[in-house]
Amino acid sequence: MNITDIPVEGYERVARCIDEASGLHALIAVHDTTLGPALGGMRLWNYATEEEALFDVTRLAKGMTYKSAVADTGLGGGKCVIIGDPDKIKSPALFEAMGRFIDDFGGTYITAEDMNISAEDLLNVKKTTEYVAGLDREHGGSGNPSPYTAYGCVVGIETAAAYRYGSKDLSQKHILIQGVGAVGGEMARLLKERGARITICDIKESRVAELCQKYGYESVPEATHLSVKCDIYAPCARGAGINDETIPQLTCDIIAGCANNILLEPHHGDVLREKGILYAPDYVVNAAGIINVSVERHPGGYNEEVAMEKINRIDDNLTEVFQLADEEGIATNRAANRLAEKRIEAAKQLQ
Ligand SMILES: NC(=O)c1ccc[n+]([C@@H]2O[C@H](COP(=O)([O-])OP(=O)(O)OC[C@H]3O[C@@H](n4cnc5c(N)ncnc54)[C@H](O)[C@@H]3O)[C@@H](O)[C@H]2O)c1
Repeated sequence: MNITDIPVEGYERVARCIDEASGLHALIAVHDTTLGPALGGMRLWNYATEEEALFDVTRLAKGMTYKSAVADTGLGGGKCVIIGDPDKIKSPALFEAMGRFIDDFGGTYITAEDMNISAEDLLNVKKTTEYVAGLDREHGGSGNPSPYTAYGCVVGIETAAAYRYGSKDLSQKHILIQGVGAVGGEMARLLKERGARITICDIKESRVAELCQKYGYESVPEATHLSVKCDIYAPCARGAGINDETIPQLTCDIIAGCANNILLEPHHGDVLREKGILYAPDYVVNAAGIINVSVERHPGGYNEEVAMEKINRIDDNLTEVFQLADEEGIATNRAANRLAEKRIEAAKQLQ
């Protein structure tokens, strides 16, 4: 196994691992550990080049620093990527080698699940390093994060409603949800419970039909979903949905959903602000998954009550972001970044 450091400005450590015996070619990026060890998922992707993988792992690691800082998880930001075809390269030996690579970081990086990585894969990683989080409950972990993410997003939607309308009451609100998978589907259920009128869309028509029949939602084809007049729009499918093409079509007062990287580019936050649409920054609203995992590190291990109490604080964090945006006259996505930077800077001063 050959581990070599790659100097990247602004990052504490970035390294490459090549292990010929298992076929592992991976990168780990630790962006910042001021607030705690860097926790971020392991992604397996068929990157065309190592350069592309390096771009992704550094971008994602930095994103985790900001997300954890605003969510107050006591963690820093990091990420790792394995380069290869998800259908071909997986083996216990590959994940054991990955565990040894993670161990080389001596606990400054803790891994978890991300794209194309299962809880079973992580069990193989766990054979060679203790720095693994997010395992199943039966293996002492915090388990599936999706229901927690969904609940945290609902907390965020209520916070945004309170800020925009003066009340958290969603019973007179029409909420349009794009993507009703693990998180969006559970959000729809929780929002309906709160009395909201729900319209859903998804590229999986069978999923839409099943949920509409079970819960009485309205539905709209994905291609025309933005034509639906709504109060709150919740993008819960993929990123980059808010862009030059879609912004002129928006009829909502609020955008708040679980999808990562909802804005195609940061300046789209400025455009939303100019249009008077309140954008609840994605990484503030969808942080319950990382908050839930972070509780594994508490004395005595994972405790759901502690996790729920911390997830409910998404309300305070988001309110702080909205207030900062208004005070400084900036977009909410920029205010979220500023809040994260302020918290990291304050911790650095204390150290
Ligand atoms: N699962 C979590 O805990 C978590 C945490 C943070 C962020 N997120 C983000 O939230 C989003 C959803 O995650 P998930 O776990 O529910 O994924 P999922 O795969 O279970 O659900 C996504 C759903 O979106 C649908 N979809 C895909 N493209 C679409 C499109 N263009 N229009 C409408 N529907 C479309 C899919 O058919 C699927 O039903 C992702 O962006 C993910 O990165 C998830």
